[in-house]
Amino acid sequence: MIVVITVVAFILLATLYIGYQSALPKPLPGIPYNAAAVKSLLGDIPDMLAQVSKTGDIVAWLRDQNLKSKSVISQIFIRPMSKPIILVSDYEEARDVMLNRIKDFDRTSLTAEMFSGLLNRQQFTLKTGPEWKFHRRLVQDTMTPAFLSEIAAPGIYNSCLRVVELWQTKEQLAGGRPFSATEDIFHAALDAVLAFSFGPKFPHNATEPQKKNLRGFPASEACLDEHGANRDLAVPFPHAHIDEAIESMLELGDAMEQVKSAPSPRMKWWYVKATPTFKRWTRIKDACIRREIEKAIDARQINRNSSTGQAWERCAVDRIVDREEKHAQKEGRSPDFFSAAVMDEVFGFVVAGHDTMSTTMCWGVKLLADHADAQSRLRRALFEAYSCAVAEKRAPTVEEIMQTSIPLLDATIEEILRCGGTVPIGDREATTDTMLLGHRIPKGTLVFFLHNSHSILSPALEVDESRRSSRVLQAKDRGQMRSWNDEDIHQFDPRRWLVPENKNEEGGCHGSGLVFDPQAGPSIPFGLGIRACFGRKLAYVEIRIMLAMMIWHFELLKCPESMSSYGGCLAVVNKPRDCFARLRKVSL
Ligand code: HEM
Repeated sequence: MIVVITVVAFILLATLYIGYQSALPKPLPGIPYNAAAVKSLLGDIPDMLAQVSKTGDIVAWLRDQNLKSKSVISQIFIRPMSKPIILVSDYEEARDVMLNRIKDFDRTSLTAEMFSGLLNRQQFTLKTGPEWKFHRRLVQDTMTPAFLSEIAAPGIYNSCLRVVELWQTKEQLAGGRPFSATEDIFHAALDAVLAFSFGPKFPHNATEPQKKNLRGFPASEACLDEHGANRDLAVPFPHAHIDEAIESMLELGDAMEQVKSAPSPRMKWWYVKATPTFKRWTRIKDACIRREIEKAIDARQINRNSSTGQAWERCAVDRIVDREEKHAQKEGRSPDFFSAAVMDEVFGFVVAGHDTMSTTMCWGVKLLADHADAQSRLRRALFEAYSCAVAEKRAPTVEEIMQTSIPLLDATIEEILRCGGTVPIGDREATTDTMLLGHRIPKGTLVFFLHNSHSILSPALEVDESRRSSRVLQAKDRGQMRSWNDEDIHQFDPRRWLVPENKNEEGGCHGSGLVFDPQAGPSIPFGLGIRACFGRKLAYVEIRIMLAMMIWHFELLKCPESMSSYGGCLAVVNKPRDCFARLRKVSL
């Protein structure tokens, strides 16, 4: 009997031991890692959580891993019993993989899992293939230059006018005190993307209720006290409720917060989706999108029956409906205007367009407030370029903003995108056993390219050149590798994007001596290659209009140190933890 018990206990212990050993993190040979991590089932999780609980900044922790190992490539273990995640902080390799190695690397299944409860069938979460191509074709007409300048830009401009009016009131009421700018910028970006998606007749917007809400706000509550002692205290402006149709879209987007740190995002979504609140917001959001699609179907029908021959599309949904009908005709099937593909692509515009844009603008407000020289130079360039508007003491029109070349405006946009780091990670998954920087990468391994790290925002880490891909080496031989000066790579300086006119003869503003060069140095704000950001052109239109209008109307003054940290918080995008504005009206 004792022998049997001993044997059973031994087998049990051995099984446990083997199970434990096989569950420990398994590093890929030759790629640096944290030695302590491979001795624990939790891998790097305790170390990551310890730092994130202190700084709240997971992106900084990721960046530190390559710095610690002094290597452009390292591996981390933050998903128990899974393959390691590879971190790469090198612009040239990231560029090569994203642009050229589309057969070896694709969008990750982790991204699909993270977004599965929100955008299950949207291009962002699909693997490259026939379904993804179908989605791209469905929305392809929404990013044409004509659509962007004639339809999208005026809607965005109107949203900017509203937030300018809101801030004019807040500037008066605040009397020189700072106030939180995050929500106003989020609302403005949301209104802009709603106008783009649903057109000028969409009945709701998020900024108008905030404007109305300030009517009863007593100036005495906000202004400086007798001795100016409250000069640095943020004014607690009230928040107004927004219509539940748009609130539903915000609330659903916020559900990502609950999922982002879950060990199994799919399981977490299963739970979140079962909650009555989530179900209610989904019902409201779906009903809203359906209504807008129905309006587009009606408008298309009316146009078909009329003989004016004029373009009838007023928004992205109109264009998607039109495209779906054309596809259906070509494929000999009935159109399905309410398919999961259409519904998710429309909602995807709102989610992708609103969070990324507002976060970028928040970084922009902070960076310009902290760099008064760069801000003044930009304002001077705007005044010079829109001299008629100055003479007539009015704001530039949307046409003036869209049609006037201002190299420094382009440069400032690019520098905000570089320094802000709205999307700090480029995700890819190896679709086959392959090599990266001379290391074997098995199929299914996740690779995170750190966009706001070495070679883009801090000096490049040394790399054994013989390990680089042949394409990168050829580019080096041809003198085509890009780099910033190590001395000032970490500084916010839009002028780094300006080059002498004769260096780049195409485009640019002749006569100024300097032109904007989008290839001046490394930066990957929108990703690259076939899976790069679909909304990139829209984003440039929107940032251009928002930035020009903001700098035209307001001086962004420096806020107190306690409100000026550059820590980020990563959910769908990397938002600044603090974004405050202290405004002074610009007089023309
Ligand atoms: C400043 C604003 C924006 C930034 C920084 C940004 C950044 C990005 C990045 C980094 C990616 C991943 C690219 C890659 O993996 O190579 C992406 C994908 C995407 N973005 Fe944006 N984005 C912005 C605005 C927008 C807007 C306004 C829209 C649409 C309304 C949009 C729609 C998308 C879509 C649909 C994808 C997925 C593309 C695919 O996987 O095929 N984005 N974006």
